[in-house]
Amino acid sequence: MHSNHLLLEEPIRMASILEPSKSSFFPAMTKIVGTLGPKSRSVETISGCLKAGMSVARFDFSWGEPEYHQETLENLKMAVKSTKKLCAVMLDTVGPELQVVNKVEKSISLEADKTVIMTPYQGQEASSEVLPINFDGLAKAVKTGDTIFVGHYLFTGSETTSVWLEVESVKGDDVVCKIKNSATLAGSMFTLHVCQVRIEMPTLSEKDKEVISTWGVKNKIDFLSLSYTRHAGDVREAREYLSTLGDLSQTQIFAKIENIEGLTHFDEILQEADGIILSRGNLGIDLPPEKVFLFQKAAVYKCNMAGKPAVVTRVVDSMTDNLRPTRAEATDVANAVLDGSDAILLGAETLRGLYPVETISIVGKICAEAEKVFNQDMYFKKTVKYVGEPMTHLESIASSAVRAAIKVKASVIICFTSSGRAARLIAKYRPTMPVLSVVIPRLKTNQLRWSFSGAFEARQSLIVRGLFPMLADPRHPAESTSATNESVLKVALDHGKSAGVIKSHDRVVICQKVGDASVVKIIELED
Ligand SMILES: Nc1ncnc2c1ncn2[C@@H]1O[C@H](COP(=O)(O)OP(=O)(O)O)[C@@H](O)[C@H]1O
Ligand SMILES: C=C(OP(=O)(O)O)C(=O)O
Ligand SMILES: [K+]
Ligand SMILES: [Mg+2]
Repeated sequence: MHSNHLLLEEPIRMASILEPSKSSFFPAMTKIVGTLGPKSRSVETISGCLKAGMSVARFDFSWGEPEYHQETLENLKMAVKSTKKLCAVMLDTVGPELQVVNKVEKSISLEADKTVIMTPYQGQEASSEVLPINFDGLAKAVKTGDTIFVGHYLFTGSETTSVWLEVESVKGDDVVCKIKNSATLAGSMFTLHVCQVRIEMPTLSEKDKEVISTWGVKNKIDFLSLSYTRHAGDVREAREYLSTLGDLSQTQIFAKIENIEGLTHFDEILQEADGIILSRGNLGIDLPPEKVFLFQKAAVYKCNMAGKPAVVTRVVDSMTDNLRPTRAEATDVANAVLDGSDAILLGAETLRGLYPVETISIVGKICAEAEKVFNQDMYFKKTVKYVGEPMTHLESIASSAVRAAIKVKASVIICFTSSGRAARLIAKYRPTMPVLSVVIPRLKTNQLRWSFSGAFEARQSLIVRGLFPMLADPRHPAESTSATNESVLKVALDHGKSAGVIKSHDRVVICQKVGDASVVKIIELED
Protein backbone atom coordinates (compact mmCIF):
# COMPACT_ATOMS: atom_id res chain seq x y z
CA MET A 1 0.00 0.00 0.00
CA HIS A 2 1.33 3.40 -0.88
CA SER A 3 1.14 6.17 1.61
CA ASN A 4 0.24 9.55 0.28
CA HIS A 5 2.80 11.13 2.48
CA LEU A 6 5.55 13.58 1.63
CA LEU A 7 7.96 11.58 3.74
CA LEU A 8 9.46 8.19 3.01
CA GLU A 9 6.99 5.36 3.27
CA GLU A 10 8.82 3.38 5.93
CA PRO A 11 8.38 4.66 9.45
CA ILE A 12 11.47 6.55 10.51
CA ARG A 13 13.42 4.91 13.32
CA MET A 14 14.00 7.34 16.17
CA ALA A 15 17.63 6.25 16.50
CA SER A 16 18.27 7.09 12.84
CA ILE A 17 17.46 10.72 13.59
CA LEU A 18 20.56 10.88 15.74
CA GLU A 19 22.90 9.57 13.05
CA PRO A 20 25.27 12.38 12.11
CA SER A 21 24.77 13.91 8.68
CA LYS A 22 27.24 12.67 6.11
CA SER A 23 29.34 15.40 4.63
CA SER A 24 29.65 15.44 0.87
CA PHE A 25 31.20 17.67 -1.74
CA PHE A 26 28.03 19.73 -2.01
CA PRO A 27 25.91 20.60 1.01
CA ALA A 28 22.54 19.82 -0.58
CA MET A 29 20.68 19.11 -3.81
CA THR A 30 18.44 22.10 -3.06
CA LYS A 31 20.10 25.32 -4.18
CA ILE A 32 20.69 28.49 -2.21
CA VAL A 33 20.33 31.99 -3.64
CA GLY A 34 22.03 34.68 -1.55
CA THR A 35 21.20 38.38 -1.75
CA LEU A 36 24.54 40.19 -1.69
CA GLY A 37 24.88 43.48 0.16
CA PRO A 38 26.78 45.33 2.87
CA LYS A 39 27.45 42.25 5.01
CA SER A 40 28.28 39.90 2.15
CA ARG A 41 30.44 41.72 -0.35
CA SER A 42 34.06 41.12 0.59
CA VAL A 43 35.92 38.45 -1.38
CA GLU A 44 36.45 36.59 1.87
CA THR A 45 32.79 36.49 2.91
CA ILE A 46 31.59 35.65 -0.59
CA SER A 47 34.12 32.82 -0.75
CA GLY A 48 32.69 31.55 2.53
CA CYS A 49 29.18 31.78 1.08
CA LEU A 50 30.19 29.80 -2.01
CA LYS A 51 31.90 27.10 0.01
CA ALA A 52 28.86 26.89 2.26
CA GLY A 53 26.70 26.22 -0.79
CA MET A 54 25.44 29.47 -2.34
CA SER A 55 25.17 28.92 -6.10
CA VAL A 56 23.24 32.00 -7.21
CA ALA A 57 23.95 35.60 -6.17
CA ARG A 58 21.07 38.06 -6.22
CA PHE A 59 21.68 41.76 -6.85
CA ASP A 60 18.61 43.73 -5.83
CA PHE A 61 18.32 47.07 -7.59
CA SER A 62 15.61 48.20 -5.16
CA TRP A 63 18.59 49.82 -3.46
CA GLY A 64 22.20 50.72 -4.21
CA GLU A 65 23.97 52.29 -7.15
CA PRO A 66 25.11 50.20 -10.13
CA GLU A 67 28.74 50.97 -9.23
CA TYR A 68 28.24 49.54 -5.76
CA HIS A 69 26.71 46.33 -7.12
CA GLN A 70 29.49 46.16 -9.71
CA GLU A 71 32.13 46.22 -7.00
CA THR A 72 30.34 43.39 -5.23
CA LEU A 73 30.14 41.43 -8.48
CA GLU A 74 33.85 41.87 -9.16
CA ASN A 75 34.50 40.45 -5.69
CA LEU A 76 32.16 37.56 -6.48
CA LYS A 77 34.17 36.81 -9.63
CA MET A 78 37.37 36.69 -7.61
CA ALA A 79 35.75 34.41 -5.05
CA VAL A 80 34.50 32.08 -7.81
CA LYS A 81 38.03 31.86 -9.21
CA SER A 82 39.68 31.12 -5.91
CA THR A 83 37.09 28.64 -4.61
CA LYS A 84 36.42 27.04 -8.03
CA LYS A 85 32.70 27.07 -7.16
CA LEU A 86 30.37 28.22 -9.92
CA CYS A 87 27.84 30.94 -9.21
CA ALA A 88 25.08 32.39 -11.37
CA VAL A 89 24.03 36.05 -11.27
CA MET A 90 20.46 37.24 -10.75
CA LEU A 91 19.35 40.82 -11.25
CA ASP A 92 16.27 41.72 -9.24
CA THR A 93 14.15 44.60 -10.54
CA VAL A 94 12.46 47.38 -8.57
CA GLY A 95 9.18 47.14 -10.47
CA PRO A 96 6.11 48.86 -9.05
CA GLU A 97 7.57 48.96 -5.57
CA LEU A 98 6.35 51.80 -3.37
CA GLN A 99 8.94 53.41 -1.15
CA VAL A 100 8.93 56.09 1.55
CA VAL A 101 11.41 58.83 0.68
CA ASN A 102 13.47 59.71 3.75
CA LYS A 103 16.36 61.71 2.31
CA VAL A 104 17.84 62.90 5.59
CA GLU A 105 17.69 59.37 7.01
CA LYS A 106 16.48 60.42 10.43
CA SER A 107 14.35 58.04 12.41
CA ILE A 108 10.59 58.57 12.46
CA SER A 109 8.45 57.64 15.45
CA LEU A 110 4.88 56.66 14.76
CA GLU A 111 2.43 56.32 17.62
CA ALA A 112 -0.59 54.03 17.67
CA ASP A 113 -3.98 55.74 17.16
CA LYS A 114 -2.48 58.96 15.78
CA THR A 115 -2.66 59.80 12.08
CA VAL A 116 0.03 60.16 9.45
CA ILE A 117 -0.28 61.57 5.93
CA MET A 118 1.20 59.90 2.85
CA THR A 119 2.03 62.47 0.23
CA PRO A 120 3.51 62.31 -3.26
CA TYR A 121 5.26 65.65 -2.70
CA GLN A 122 8.79 64.47 -2.20
CA GLY A 123 10.05 67.97 -1.34
CA GLN A 124 8.56 67.54 2.13
CA GLU A 125 10.72 66.04 4.82
CA ALA A 126 9.63 62.73 6.30
CA SER A 127 8.31 63.12 9.85
CA SER A 128 5.88 61.60 12.35
CA GLU A 129 3.10 63.51 10.59
CA VAL A 130 4.03 63.18 6.91
CA LEU A 131 5.58 60.39 4.86
CA PRO A 132 6.55 61.39 1.31
CA ILE A 133 6.36 58.48 -1.15
CA ASN A 134 7.66 57.75 -4.67
CA PHE A 135 4.20 57.45 -6.33
CA ASP A 136 1.58 60.06 -7.13
CA GLY A 137 -1.35 57.72 -7.71
CA LEU A 138 -1.90 56.42 -4.18
CA ALA A 139 -4.86 58.70 -3.44
CA LYS A 140 -6.65 57.37 -6.54
CA ALA A 141 -5.79 53.75 -5.78
CA VAL A 142 -7.00 53.43 -2.18
CA LYS A 143 -10.28 53.80 -0.35
CA THR A 144 -11.24 54.23 3.30
CA GLY A 145 -10.53 51.09 5.31
CA ASP A 146 -7.67 49.82 3.12
CA THR A 147 -4.58 48.46 4.87
CA ILE A 148 -1.09 49.78 4.23
CA PHE A 149 2.10 48.25 5.59
CA VAL A 150 5.34 50.21 5.90
CA GLY A 151 8.46 48.24 6.70
CA HIS A 152 12.20 48.41 6.72
CA TYR A 153 13.53 47.05 3.39
CA LEU A 154 13.60 43.26 3.82
CA PHE A 155 11.74 43.57 7.13
CA THR A 156 12.13 40.41 9.13
CA GLY A 157 8.96 40.58 11.15
CA SER A 158 10.82 40.56 14.45
CA GLU A 159 11.48 44.25 14.20
CA THR A 160 9.62 47.10 15.85
CA THR A 161 10.38 49.11 12.76
CA SER A 162 7.33 48.10 10.76
CA VAL A 163 3.93 49.68 10.96
CA TRP A 164 0.39 48.83 9.90
CA LEU A 165 -1.84 51.71 8.79
CA GLU A 166 -5.51 52.02 7.93
CA VAL A 167 -6.69 54.50 5.31
CA GLU A 168 -8.98 57.05 6.97
CA SER A 169 -9.57 59.49 4.15
CA VAL A 170 -8.19 60.86 0.91
CA LYS A 171 -7.45 64.59 0.60
CA GLY A 172 -6.43 65.59 -2.92
CA ASP A 173 -3.24 63.67 -3.66
CA ASP A 174 -2.67 62.88 0.01
CA VAL A 175 -3.84 59.85 1.95
CA VAL A 176 -4.62 60.20 5.66
CA CYS A 177 -3.93 57.03 7.64
CA LYS A 178 -4.57 55.86 11.15
CA ILE A 179 -1.54 54.26 12.81
CA LYS A 180 -2.37 50.79 14.16
CA ASN A 181 0.85 50.04 16.07
CA SER A 182 3.64 52.16 17.52
CA ALA A 183 6.96 51.83 15.72
CA THR A 184 10.13 53.72 14.95
CA LEU A 185 11.21 53.71 11.34
CA ALA A 186 14.98 54.02 11.22
CA GLY A 187 17.28 54.15 8.22
CA SER A 188 16.78 55.30 4.67
CA MET A 189 14.68 52.76 2.90
CA PHE A 190 11.13 51.70 3.66
CA THR A 191 8.94 49.75 1.36
CA LEU A 192 5.22 50.29 1.33
CA HIS A 193 2.66 47.65 0.62
CA VAL A 194 -0.96 48.47 0.00
CA CYS A 195 -2.87 45.28 0.64
CA GLN A 196 -4.84 43.96 -2.30
CA VAL A 197 -4.76 47.19 -4.27
CA ARG A 198 -3.48 47.45 -7.83
CA ILE A 199 -0.66 49.96 -8.24
CA GLU A 200 -0.71 51.52 -11.71
CA MET A 201 3.01 51.40 -12.34
CA PRO A 202 4.70 49.28 -15.01
CA THR A 203 6.18 45.95 -13.89
CA LEU A 204 9.36 46.76 -15.77
CA SER A 205 10.05 50.42 -14.99
CA GLU A 206 12.19 52.81 -17.04
CA LYS A 207 14.81 52.61 -14.31
CA ASP A 208 14.77 48.81 -14.50
CA LYS A 209 15.25 48.92 -18.28
CA GLU A 210 18.15 51.30 -17.87
CA VAL A 211 19.84 49.02 -15.32
CA ILE A 212 19.23 45.87 -17.39
CA SER A 213 20.54 47.44 -20.59
CA THR A 214 23.73 48.66 -18.90
CA TRP A 215 24.63 46.60 -15.81
CA GLY A 216 22.72 43.57 -17.02
CA VAL A 217 24.27 43.48 -20.48
CA LYS A 218 27.76 44.20 -19.22
CA ASN A 219 27.52 41.30 -16.77
CA LYS A 220 25.52 38.88 -18.96
CA ILE A 221 23.03 38.19 -16.21
CA ASP A 222 21.80 34.60 -16.03
CA PHE A 223 18.48 35.39 -14.36
CA LEU A 224 16.11 38.33 -14.26
CA SER A 225 13.99 38.30 -11.14
CA LEU A 226 10.87 40.15 -12.27
CA SER A 227 9.48 41.78 -9.15
CA TYR A 228 5.70 42.04 -8.71
CA THR A 229 4.84 40.00 -11.80
CA ARG A 230 1.05 40.34 -12.05
CA HIS A 231 0.22 38.93 -15.52
CA ALA A 232 1.71 36.68 -18.18
CA GLY A 233 1.96 39.86 -20.27
CA ASP A 234 4.55 41.21 -17.80
CA VAL A 235 6.80 38.24 -18.55
CA ARG A 236 6.22 38.54 -22.30
CA GLU A 237 7.16 42.21 -22.23
CA ALA A 238 10.31 41.54 -20.24
CA ARG A 239 11.21 38.73 -22.66
CA GLU A 240 10.72 41.02 -25.62
CA TYR A 241 12.90 43.64 -24.00
CA LEU A 242 15.68 41.15 -23.26
CA SER A 243 15.56 39.90 -26.84
CA THR A 244 16.74 43.31 -28.02
CA LEU A 245 19.82 43.16 -25.80
CA GLY A 246 22.16 40.69 -27.54
CA ASP A 247 23.29 37.95 -25.16
CA LEU A 248 20.44 38.69 -22.76
CA SER A 249 18.08 36.90 -25.11
CA GLN A 250 19.43 33.88 -23.20
CA THR A 251 18.65 35.31 -19.76
CA GLN A 252 15.97 33.34 -17.95
CA ILE A 253 13.04 35.19 -16.41
CA PHE A 254 11.92 34.25 -12.91
CA ALA A 255 8.52 35.74 -12.17
CA LYS A 256 8.26 36.94 -8.60
CA ILE A 257 4.80 36.36 -7.21
CA GLU A 258 4.36 38.89 -4.43
CA ASN A 259 0.72 39.87 -4.40
CA ILE A 260 -2.77 38.53 -4.96
CA GLU A 261 -2.87 39.75 -8.54
CA GLY A 262 0.13 37.56 -9.36
CA LEU A 263 -1.39 34.66 -7.44
CA THR A 264 -4.63 34.96 -9.40
CA HIS A 265 -2.77 34.77 -12.72
CA PHE A 266 -0.31 32.14 -11.55
CA ASP A 267 -1.08 29.49 -14.19
CA GLU A 268 -0.63 31.80 -17.16
CA ILE A 269 2.49 33.38 -15.62
CA LEU A 270 4.04 29.94 -15.10
CA GLN A 271 3.53 29.14 -18.78
CA GLU A 272 5.53 32.19 -19.83
CA ALA A 273 8.22 32.27 -17.16
CA ASP A 274 11.34 30.12 -16.86
CA GLY A 275 10.90 29.83 -13.12
CA ILE A 276 8.95 31.24 -10.18
CA ILE A 277 10.02 33.03 -7.02
CA LEU A 278 7.50 32.64 -4.21
CA SER A 279 8.07 36.06 -2.67
CA ARG A 280 6.62 35.17 0.67
CA GLY A 281 7.72 38.43 2.28
CA ASN A 282 5.41 40.63 0.30
CA LEU A 283 2.83 38.00 -0.49
CA GLY A 284 2.63 37.24 3.21
CA ILE A 285 1.38 40.78 3.73
CA ASP A 286 -1.15 40.65 0.92
CA LEU A 287 -2.55 37.27 1.98
CA PRO A 288 -4.14 36.40 5.30
CA PRO A 289 -1.47 34.47 7.28
CA GLU A 290 -3.52 31.27 7.33
CA LYS A 291 -3.48 31.12 3.52
CA VAL A 292 0.25 31.41 2.87
CA PHE A 293 1.09 27.70 3.19
CA LEU A 294 -1.65 26.77 0.76
CA PHE A 295 -0.24 29.06 -1.90
CA GLN A 296 3.18 27.54 -1.33
CA LYS A 297 1.96 23.96 -1.71
CA ALA A 298 -0.10 24.72 -4.80
CA ALA A 299 2.53 26.89 -6.51
CA VAL A 300 5.45 24.53 -5.90
CA TYR A 301 3.39 21.57 -7.15
CA LYS A 302 2.52 23.41 -10.35
CA CYS A 303 6.17 24.38 -10.90
CA ASN A 304 7.27 20.78 -10.34
CA MET A 305 4.77 19.42 -12.82
CA ALA A 306 5.82 22.01 -15.38
CA GLY A 307 9.48 21.14 -14.74
CA LYS A 308 10.28 24.77 -13.89
CA PRO A 309 12.30 25.82 -10.84
CA ALA A 310 10.46 27.07 -7.74
CA VAL A 311 12.34 29.38 -5.38
CA VAL A 312 11.09 30.07 -1.86
CA THR A 313 12.02 33.26 0.05
CA ARG A 314 12.15 34.44 3.66
CA VAL A 315 12.94 31.26 5.50
CA VAL A 316 15.25 32.11 8.39
CA ASP A 317 14.71 35.82 9.07
CA SER A 318 15.71 35.44 12.69
CA MET A 319 19.22 34.40 11.58
CA THR A 320 19.72 38.02 10.50
CA ASP A 321 20.99 38.53 14.04
CA ASN A 322 21.11 35.05 15.54
CA LEU A 323 23.34 32.04 15.00
CA ARG A 324 20.42 29.61 15.08
CA PRO A 325 17.07 29.65 13.35
CA THR A 326 13.88 29.30 15.40
CA ARG A 327 12.30 25.84 15.45
CA ALA A 328 9.51 27.16 13.25
CA GLU A 329 12.01 28.44 10.69
CA ALA A 330 14.10 25.26 10.67
CA THR A 331 10.97 23.19 10.13
CA ASP A 332 9.78 25.60 7.45
CA VAL A 333 12.99 25.10 5.43
CA ALA A 334 12.56 21.32 5.58
CA ASN A 335 8.93 21.62 4.56
CA ALA A 336 9.87 23.78 1.58
CA VAL A 337 12.13 20.92 0.44
CA LEU A 338 9.46 18.28 1.07
CA ASP A 339 6.99 20.42 -0.88
CA GLY A 340 9.38 20.17 -3.84
CA SER A 341 11.19 23.54 -3.95
CA ASP A 342 14.31 23.85 -6.07
CA ALA A 343 15.97 26.66 -4.20
CA ILE A 344 15.84 28.79 -1.08
CA LEU A 345 16.39 32.53 -1.44
CA LEU A 346 18.01 34.33 1.47
CA GLY A 347 17.40 38.08 1.84
CA ALA A 348 18.14 40.05 4.98
CA GLU A 349 20.12 37.10 6.37
CA THR A 350 22.92 37.49 3.83
CA LEU A 351 22.42 41.12 2.88
CA ARG A 352 22.66 42.78 6.26
CA GLY A 353 22.78 39.85 8.64
CA LEU A 354 25.57 39.13 11.07
CA TYR A 355 26.03 35.52 9.95
CA PRO A 356 25.71 35.15 6.17
CA VAL A 357 28.00 32.13 5.88
CA GLU A 358 26.56 30.30 8.89
CA THR A 359 23.03 30.92 7.60
CA ILE A 360 23.81 29.35 4.23
CA SER A 361 25.49 26.45 5.92
CA ILE A 362 22.61 25.71 8.29
CA VAL A 363 19.97 26.08 5.58
CA GLY A 364 21.99 23.66 3.40
CA LYS A 365 22.16 21.12 6.21
CA ILE A 366 18.42 21.28 6.83
CA CYS A 367 17.75 20.87 3.10
CA ALA A 368 20.04 17.82 2.92
CA GLU A 369 18.25 16.15 5.83
CA ALA A 370 14.85 16.77 4.25
CA GLU A 371 16.08 15.41 0.91
CA LYS A 372 17.02 12.14 2.59
CA VAL A 373 13.42 11.46 3.55
CA PHE A 374 11.75 13.05 0.51
CA ASN A 375 9.29 10.52 -0.86
CA GLN A 376 10.85 10.26 -4.31
CA ASP A 377 8.82 7.19 -5.19
CA MET A 378 5.52 8.93 -4.66
CA TYR A 379 6.75 12.09 -6.35
CA PHE A 380 7.91 10.12 -9.39
CA LYS A 381 4.58 8.36 -9.80
CA LYS A 382 2.65 11.56 -9.36
CA THR A 383 4.72 13.26 -12.05
CA VAL A 384 4.47 10.41 -14.54
CA LYS A 385 0.71 10.34 -14.03
CA TYR A 386 0.40 14.10 -14.44
CA VAL A 387 2.40 14.14 -17.67
CA GLY A 388 0.27 11.35 -19.13
CA GLU A 389 0.75 9.46 -22.35
CA PRO A 390 2.15 9.63 -24.87
CA MET A 391 5.19 11.28 -23.32
CA THR A 392 7.67 13.06 -25.55
CA HIS A 393 10.63 10.83 -26.40
CA LEU A 394 13.00 13.01 -24.42
CA GLU A 395 10.84 13.07 -21.29
CA SER A 396 10.40 9.34 -21.43
CA ILE A 397 14.18 8.90 -21.70
CA ALA A 398 14.77 11.37 -18.86
CA SER A 399 12.29 9.73 -16.49
CA SER A 400 13.63 6.29 -17.36
CA ALA A 401 17.15 7.45 -16.59
CA VAL A 402 16.02 8.50 -13.12
CA ARG A 403 14.24 5.22 -12.53
CA ALA A 404 17.21 3.19 -13.72
CA ALA A 405 19.57 5.20 -11.53
CA ILE A 406 17.45 4.51 -8.46
CA LYS A 407 17.03 0.81 -9.27
CA VAL A 408 20.76 0.22 -9.70
CA LYS A 409 21.65 2.58 -6.85
CA ALA A 410 23.81 4.72 -9.10
CA SER A 411 25.89 7.37 -7.39
CA VAL A 412 25.31 9.97 -10.11
CA ILE A 413 23.52 10.54 -13.38
CA ILE A 414 25.62 12.11 -16.09
CA CYS A 415 23.60 13.95 -18.69
CA PHE A 416 24.99 15.39 -21.90
CA THR A 417 23.15 18.45 -23.06
CA SER A 418 23.57 21.58 -25.13
CA SER A 419 20.33 23.42 -24.57
CA GLY A 420 20.01 22.19 -21.00
CA ARG A 421 16.63 20.68 -21.81
CA ALA A 422 17.55 17.05 -21.15
CA ALA A 423 19.18 17.89 -17.80
CA ARG A 424 16.16 19.90 -16.67
CA LEU A 425 13.85 17.03 -17.57
CA ILE A 426 15.93 14.63 -15.51
CA ALA A 427 15.84 17.02 -12.56
CA LYS A 428 12.07 17.21 -12.96
CA TYR A 429 11.86 13.58 -11.78
CA ARG A 430 13.84 14.48 -8.65
CA PRO A 431 16.52 11.79 -8.67
CA THR A 432 17.93 11.04 -5.23
CA MET A 433 21.49 11.30 -6.58
CA PRO A 434 23.17 14.37 -8.12
CA VAL A 435 23.00 14.94 -11.84
CA LEU A 436 26.20 16.10 -13.50
CA SER A 437 24.97 18.05 -16.48
CA VAL A 438 27.74 18.13 -18.99
CA VAL A 439 27.00 21.10 -21.19
CA ILE A 440 28.50 20.66 -24.64
CA PRO A 441 29.14 24.08 -26.19
CA ARG A 442 27.75 24.72 -29.64
CA LEU A 443 29.26 27.09 -32.13
CA LYS A 444 26.70 29.74 -33.07
CA THR A 445 26.54 33.00 -34.94
CA ASN A 446 24.44 36.13 -34.74
CA GLN A 447 25.63 37.10 -38.24
CA LEU A 448 28.16 39.49 -36.71
CA ARG A 449 30.39 37.09 -34.86
CA TRP A 450 30.84 33.46 -33.95
CA SER A 451 30.72 32.34 -30.36
CA PHE A 452 30.11 29.26 -28.24
CA SER A 453 26.84 28.67 -26.45
CA GLY A 454 26.87 26.79 -23.19
CA ALA A 455 27.93 29.19 -20.46
CA PHE A 456 24.39 30.47 -19.81
CA GLU A 457 22.96 26.96 -19.94
CA ALA A 458 25.53 25.68 -17.46
CA ARG A 459 25.05 28.52 -14.97
CA GLN A 460 21.27 28.40 -15.28
CA SER A 461 21.24 24.88 -13.93
CA LEU A 462 22.69 26.24 -10.68
CA ILE A 463 19.16 27.06 -9.52
CA VAL A 464 17.70 23.64 -10.29
CA ARG A 465 17.48 21.05 -7.52
CA GLY A 466 19.96 18.24 -8.09
CA LEU A 467 21.75 19.68 -11.15
CA PHE A 468 25.50 20.28 -10.99
CA PRO A 469 26.81 21.70 -14.24
CA MET A 470 30.09 21.17 -15.95
CA LEU A 471 31.00 23.00 -19.14
CA ALA A 472 32.81 20.76 -21.62
CA ASP A 473 35.81 21.98 -23.56
CA PRO A 474 34.57 23.77 -26.71
CA ARG A 475 37.23 21.97 -28.71
CA HIS A 476 35.02 18.91 -28.47
CA PRO A 477 32.75 19.06 -31.49
CA ALA A 478 29.04 19.12 -30.70
CA GLU A 479 28.29 16.19 -33.04
CA SER A 480 27.76 13.18 -30.90
CA THR A 481 30.15 10.71 -32.46
CA SER A 482 31.09 7.83 -30.22
CA ALA A 483 34.72 8.98 -30.05
CA THR A 484 33.85 12.45 -28.74
CA ASN A 485 31.20 11.03 -26.43
CA GLU A 486 33.80 8.76 -24.88
CA SER A 487 36.36 11.47 -24.34
CA VAL A 488 33.84 13.89 -22.82
CA LEU A 489 32.51 11.13 -20.60
CA LYS A 490 35.99 10.45 -19.31
CA VAL A 491 36.39 14.11 -18.38
CA ALA A 492 33.01 14.05 -16.61
CA LEU A 493 33.87 10.89 -14.69
CA ASP A 494 37.22 12.34 -13.64
CA HIS A 495 35.41 15.49 -12.53
CA GLY A 496 32.96 13.45 -10.48
CA LYS A 497 35.78 11.43 -8.93
CA SER A 498 37.86 14.45 -7.97
CA ALA A 499 34.73 16.06 -6.49
CA GLY A 500 34.19 12.90 -4.45
CA VAL A 501 30.74 11.99 -5.82
CA ILE A 502 31.99 9.00 -7.79
CA LYS A 503 34.12 6.20 -6.35
CA SER A 504 35.59 2.98 -7.74
CA HIS A 505 33.00 0.29 -8.45
CA ASP A 506 30.16 2.81 -8.44
CA ARG A 507 27.40 2.53 -10.96
CA VAL A 508 26.73 5.58 -13.13
CA VAL A 509 23.78 6.26 -15.40
CA ILE A 510 24.55 8.17 -18.56
CA CYS A 511 22.13 9.98 -20.80
CA GLN A 512 23.45 10.90 -24.21
CA LYS A 513 22.88 10.78 -27.90
CA VAL A 514 24.60 8.14 -29.96
CA GLY A 515 24.19 9.16 -33.56
CA ASP A 516 20.55 10.15 -33.78
CA ALA A 517 19.32 8.03 -30.90
CA SER A 518 18.97 9.18 -27.29
CA VAL A 519 20.18 6.45 -25.01
CA VAL A 520 20.38 5.66 -21.31
CA LYS A 521 23.45 3.62 -20.38
CA ILE A 522 24.39 2.06 -17.08
CA ILE A 523 28.07 1.57 -16.47
CA GLU A 524 29.91 0.04 -13.57
CA LEU A 525 33.29 1.54 -12.85
CA GLU A 526 36.39 -0.47 -12.19
CA ASP A 527 38.88 1.54 -10.27
N1 LIG B 1 26.62 17.00 -27.53
C1 LIG B 1 25.97 15.91 -27.16
N2 LIG B 1 26.55 14.71 -27.20
C2 LIG B 1 25.89 13.60 -26.87
N3 LIG B 1 24.61 13.59 -26.46
C3 LIG B 1 23.96 14.76 -26.37
C4 LIG B 1 24.60 15.98 -26.70
N4 LIG B 1 23.71 17.00 -26.51
C5 LIG B 1 22.56 16.43 -26.09
N5 LIG B 1 22.70 15.09 -25.99
C6 LIG B 1 21.67 14.12 -25.63
O1 LIG B 1 20.66 14.32 -26.59
C7 LIG B 1 19.36 14.19 -26.07
C8 LIG B 1 18.59 15.49 -26.25
O2 LIG B 1 18.99 16.40 -25.20
P1 LIG B 1 18.79 17.96 -25.25
O3 LIG B 1 19.36 18.55 -24.02
O4 LIG B 1 17.36 18.27 -25.57
O5 LIG B 1 19.68 18.27 -26.48
P2 LIG B 1 19.95 19.65 -27.04
O6 LIG B 1 20.89 20.21 -26.09
O7 LIG B 1 20.53 19.29 -28.37
O8 LIG B 1 18.63 20.36 -27.06
C9 LIG B 1 19.58 13.77 -24.63
O9 LIG B 1 19.60 12.38 -24.58
C10 LIG B 1 20.97 14.32 -24.33
O10 LIG B 1 21.59 13.64 -23.27
C1 LIG C 1 12.23 38.40 -1.60
C2 LIG C 1 11.24 39.23 -1.42
O1 LIG C 1 11.22 40.49 -1.85
P1 LIG C 1 12.42 41.51 -2.05
O2 LIG C 1 12.65 41.58 -3.50
O3 LIG C 1 11.89 42.75 -1.50
O4 LIG C 1 13.59 40.98 -1.34
C3 LIG C 1 10.02 38.82 -0.72
O5 LIG C 1 9.08 39.60 -0.73
O6 LIG C 1 10.00 37.72 -0.16
K1 LIG D 1 13.41 44.16 -5.73
MG1 LIG E 1 9.59 41.43 -2.47
